[in-house]
Amino acid sequence: MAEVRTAAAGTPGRGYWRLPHVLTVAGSDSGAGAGIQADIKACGAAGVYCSSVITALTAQNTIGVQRVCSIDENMVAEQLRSVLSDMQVDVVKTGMLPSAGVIKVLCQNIKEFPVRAVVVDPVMVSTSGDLLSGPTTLTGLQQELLPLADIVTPNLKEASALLGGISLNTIDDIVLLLNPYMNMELALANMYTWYRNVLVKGGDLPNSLDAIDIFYDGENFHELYGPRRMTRNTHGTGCTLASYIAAELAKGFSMLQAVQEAKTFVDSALLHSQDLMIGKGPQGPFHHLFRQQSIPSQKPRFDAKHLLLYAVTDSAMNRKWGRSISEAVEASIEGGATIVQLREKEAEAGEFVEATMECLDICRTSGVPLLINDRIDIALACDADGVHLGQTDMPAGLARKILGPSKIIGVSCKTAEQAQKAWADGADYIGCGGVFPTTTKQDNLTVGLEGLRTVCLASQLPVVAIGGINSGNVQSVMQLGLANLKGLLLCLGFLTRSV
Ligand SMILES: Cc1ncc(COP(=O)(O)OP(=O)(O)O)c(N)n1
Ligand SMILES: Cc1ncsc1CCOP(=O)(O)O
Ligand SMILES: [Mg+2]
Repeated sequence: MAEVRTAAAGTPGRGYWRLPHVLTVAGSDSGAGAGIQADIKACGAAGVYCSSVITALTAQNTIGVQRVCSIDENMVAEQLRSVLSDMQVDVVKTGMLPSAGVIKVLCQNIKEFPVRAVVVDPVMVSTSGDLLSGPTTLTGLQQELLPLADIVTPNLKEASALLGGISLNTIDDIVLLLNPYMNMELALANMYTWYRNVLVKGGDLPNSLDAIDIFYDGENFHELYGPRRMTRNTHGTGCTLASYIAAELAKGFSMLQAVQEAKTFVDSALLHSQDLMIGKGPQGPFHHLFRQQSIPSQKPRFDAKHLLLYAVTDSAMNRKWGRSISEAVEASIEGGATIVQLREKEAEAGEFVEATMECLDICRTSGVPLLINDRIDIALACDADGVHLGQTDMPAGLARKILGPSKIIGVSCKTAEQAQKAWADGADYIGCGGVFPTTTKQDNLTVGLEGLRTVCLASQLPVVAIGGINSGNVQSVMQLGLANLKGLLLCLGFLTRSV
């Protein structure tokens, strides 16, 4: 049903084919969770072509809407004509319509270029609570666009605004308001509003454990139940639901089937995106194209919890204690190390390889990652878990090319610029220090607690604090309260003598 093949004039043996086509008329969301961007992704996920007429630009992220800029109605009209006059649109879906003028030109175009269905998502307020259209648009919606709509998909606030401000708190409130037989007076007052199908999204219903939507098809009520997903990533669910309905209608499904498919799709997308982390704000986007996820597109994430107690080998210390590198590593893991770095400045390659192989055996048994200081060649040859690189070592971007996506790369940083570059180069963590003066590394510039704070704030990468850390000053490091400061580095000599 999703594709239509027709004979191609003049090309024997071949057929042109077309995809069902939804045109979305909506605002752009720079964060791409909602608006035009969500509509295109939702239609793509449904296997439907989606063209777009942009009615407004929003500067928007997971924190909220920072700015809205409406597109001039003549430009909207021009875009509508370009698409509708040429591209065989099956269904028009509308989202943010910022002015009465835009609604007018939209209605003119829908009348001039009829389509199979019109889906109206009456976007008035963003999920973050920001106003996306002015009061004059309400009249335009009610009197001009809704009479052309095959389905309207308001949330509770929008349904209430369309109904003159009546508050909707329970399913019974909604049923009563939608049913013309139960409330003749209101039905008459809202004759423009409840013209055909209405889907009231009950996501905001107070005291509801489920995500219940009420679908009224002009005759019957359908209560559509779905589990309430406990996730911050709900930005764009309204746009997505309406677009998916439009896509299913474009394929030829009935209105009830389209609504049910759309609800199932949104629920699955939320489930797959429960722990997705994009942005720092309270409302994140979800992953529309989760069904394509089997393609290995991501580098496995380094788990920052490994940085908690970071042990580094020190040859002078080993000589003093009369032990081998692997004995020191074994003792450090017994002492609680969660990651180990072999920092062997004096070892020849052969000796370094041998020590690495022995240490890898020990570390793998304990599930502790083993990194190599400076020497990408040794890490690669021995299949160690990664490397730690300084500012004068090979740049992290190049090391990533050599080591591939799955190896851990740490970079030493003393400044905000270095921290930002480490992130851009694809590093997994930052080592920042010396926080305090150290005797382990000669002529090492001390950055202090302030330097550590600067580096942490400049990057989203996890940071391990390094240099001169001991039981007397560890408290002052912890007290900084920096969210991405994930661990402390100690030289093996200290770790094996209980700190
Ligand atoms: C975790 C961690 N952080 C910083 C360093 C220092 O690395 P670098 O600046 O390359 O100095 P050397 O260790 O090579 O002398 C580190 N090794 N580990
Ligand atoms: C590699 C390195 N670079 C700066 S300090 C240090 C080693 C850890 O320092 P400390 O022995 O003072 O904990
Ligand atoms: Mg180095």
